[in-house]
Amino acid sequence: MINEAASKSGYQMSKIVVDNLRKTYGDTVALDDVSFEVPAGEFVIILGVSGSGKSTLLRCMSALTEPTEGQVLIDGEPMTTTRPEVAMIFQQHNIVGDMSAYSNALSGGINRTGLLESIFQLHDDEEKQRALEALDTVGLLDEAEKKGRRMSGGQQQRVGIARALTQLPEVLLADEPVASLDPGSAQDVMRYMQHASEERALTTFISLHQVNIARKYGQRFIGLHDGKKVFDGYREDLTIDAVDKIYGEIDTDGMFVTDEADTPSDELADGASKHTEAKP
Ligand SMILES: Nc1ncnc2c1ncn2[C@@H]1O[C@H](COP(=O)(O)OP(=O)(O)OP(=O)(O)O)[C@@H](O)[C@H]1O
Repeated sequence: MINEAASKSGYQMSKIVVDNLRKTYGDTVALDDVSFEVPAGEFVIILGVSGSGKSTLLRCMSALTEPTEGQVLIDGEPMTTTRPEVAMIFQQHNIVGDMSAYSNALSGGINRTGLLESIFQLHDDEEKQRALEALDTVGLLDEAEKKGRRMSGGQQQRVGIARALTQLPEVLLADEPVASLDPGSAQDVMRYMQHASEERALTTFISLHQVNIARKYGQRFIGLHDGKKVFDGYREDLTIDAVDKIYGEIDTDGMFVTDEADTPSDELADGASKHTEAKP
């Protein structure tokens, strides 16, 4: 369904191949021979406890970290250097508090247009339009002039997403984007990530440790344990046994209950429904 919607959107889509990826730091094996293929447009959640290798995987996929062995192919091309079509979002979004949401979003164009143009604010109309559209995608067009520091944590993360979208990515990688947010804001952010992914035909990878939220929003799930891929499947495959395999000794009972994850915050309920009406 996502692929069908995506193909209508006119955006490019990217297929990902992770091929025997291994990353070591001294004696520590952060990634141990991880392989998978993801078709263009899929919304993938990477699950695992702290230290299981989630960040390392995403960093290798974005070429921020060089693998010890193996490779990542995006549309058949090895990811040996960072590329504008692959955008990364971090837990600490680092948006500039003294700049407006719009200026922060606009700064994402740096990865397409270059540093000097961005410093001297030589943004062309097309780029400005892209920043506004990106804010619209994350439901913040009405807040475009608001300073970053006056926004909530969830809104700031959505500005971070808008900034990534302004670089017109085909692949969106997000490393624990909701880890520091309260449950309501975390769901807002996930909902807008899902919306952005569908609207813009993005192949999306999000690392999370909250299984509840993952189950609610994810389409496909890759589970890591001690750097090894121990699960790769879709929502119906993500059983209690599968979750136990990913999380090992950790008590996952509470993490599997989905009720809590069904209650988005009021802000999302309002914002997202308005948004959906505007962009069917
Ligand atoms: N730059 C580094 N130098 C040395 N060891 C590292 C480095 N980056 C990661 N590691 C180690 O690699 C392993 C995997 O770390 P990674 O950050 O990828 O896990 P993670 O699942 O993302 O954890 P978290 O959820 O805490 O971010 C860990 O043992 C970690 O200590």
